[in-house]
Amino acid sequence: MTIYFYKVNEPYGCFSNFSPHGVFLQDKHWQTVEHYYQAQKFVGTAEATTIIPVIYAVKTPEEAAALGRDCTRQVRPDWEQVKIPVMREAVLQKFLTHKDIQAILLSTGDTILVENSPTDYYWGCGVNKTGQNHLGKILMSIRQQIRSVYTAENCC
Ligand SMILES: Nc1nc(O)c(N)c(N[C@@H]2O[C@H](COP(=O)(O)O)[C@@H](O)[C@H]2O)n1
Repeated sequence: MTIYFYKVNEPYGCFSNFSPHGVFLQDKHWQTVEHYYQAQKFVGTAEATTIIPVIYAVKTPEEAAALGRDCTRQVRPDWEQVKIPVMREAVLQKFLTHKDIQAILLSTGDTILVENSPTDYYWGCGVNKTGQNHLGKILMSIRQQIRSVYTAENCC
């Protein structure tokens, strides 16, 4: 079985990085995982001190994503190497912080999770479902990680 998620206001919308679940990372409370993820693209760059506070403060994850995807700005040179660990850390923090959605994630058992983005073939599956689905893979790995902690705590 597979669970497809994408829009925040549809079933399993809490799995989207655009869902309104804040995360505390790097001494700051970020409104959404998307705000944090987009801001990390510019850490250490010449524009960091101007663009990161703007991304941090915008009201919606859509605005944060638009700023982070603006190709007139250069992202950090190691972005391709670090973007998966950056995303994983933020998504893990989200599901450790918000127990209600942690329960939803655990309730999916071993079901395959897929970000059903029609345009994103990296984080999602893309319109023809052939994408790499890295967000779904991260969610499944975090689900396993949280489950292992509970199993260890209840053991013996
Ligand atoms: N809701 C939503 N709208 C989109 O347009 C999307 N591409 C996604 N997917 C998320 O977008 C983020 C990736 O952004 P970059 O392309 O790396 O800038 C990531 O959070 C995907 O899960 N979601």
